[in-house]
Amino acid sequence: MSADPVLDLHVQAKRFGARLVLSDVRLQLAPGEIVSLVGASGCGKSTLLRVAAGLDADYVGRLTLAPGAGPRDVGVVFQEPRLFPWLTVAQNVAFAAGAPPEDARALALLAEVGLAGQEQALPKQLSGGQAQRVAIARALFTAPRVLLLDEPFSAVDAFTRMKLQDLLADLARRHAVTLLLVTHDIDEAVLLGDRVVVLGTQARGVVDDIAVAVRRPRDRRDAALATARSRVLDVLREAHAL
Ligand SMILES: Nc1ncnc2c1ncn2[C@@H]1O[C@H](COP(=O)(O)OP(=O)(O)OP(=O)(O)O)[C@@H](O)[C@H]1O
Repeated sequence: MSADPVLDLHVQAKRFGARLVLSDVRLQLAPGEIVSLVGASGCGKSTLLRVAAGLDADYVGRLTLAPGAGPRDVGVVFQEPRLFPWLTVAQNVAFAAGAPPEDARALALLAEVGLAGQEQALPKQLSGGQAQRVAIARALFTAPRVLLLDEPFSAVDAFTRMKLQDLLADLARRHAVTLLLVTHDIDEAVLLGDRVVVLGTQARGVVDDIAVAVRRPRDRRDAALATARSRVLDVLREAHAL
């Protein structure tokens, strides 16, 4: 890695009770890169993301952020938007950071995620895709250096998903934020990732780290993406004997 990583995680061991879930996993995120994390269900992707987010400190290993970075430099987006139902959209974006909902940055972020005019709406008035846009705006509000996303688009329909993927790639570039994206969707992993890290089952650690050297903005129909996709599928097949 040429530049110092913004996030450097080494999990020597992560257990739930007697069960070893992660063993000797090293994950380094370079400034501005997008890393997709894939692997069979239950192999420990969400666990690894929670550890990287500082949400689970019960492990043996080390989490290092770039010099000067603190917890506010790491944002998290989960599969479900986790909005406060009694707060407006703008309040949801600004609240956790202790800012007023009329904060110019909150309004600008909402416009950026395509929700201008919805600032005063309540979460129940939003579609699933719109709610996830709010969650992304909220995560970006503190201007984090790293954004960790755990299956952020798995609950929305295919068309919305594509729009959200494009939005995320765009936001990552404009905000120069580093992304770690946990996903089950190999097309998504390859479309968005500069690298696709494949996590093995039974605490076997990272079984492959595949570079996706395709220029951005990317076109879903690009043959080079299809080649990268085949490569990831081969690795998954071999790793999990699919
Ligand atoms: N809080 C917990 N207590 C006990 N076991 C847990 C806990 N959280 C996760 N596990 C177990 O740890 C293993 C890894 O779970 P994790 O959710 O990290 O996998 P995953 O790869 O994200 O799975 P999926 O792709 O299905 O979301 C699983 O066997 C799971 O049952």
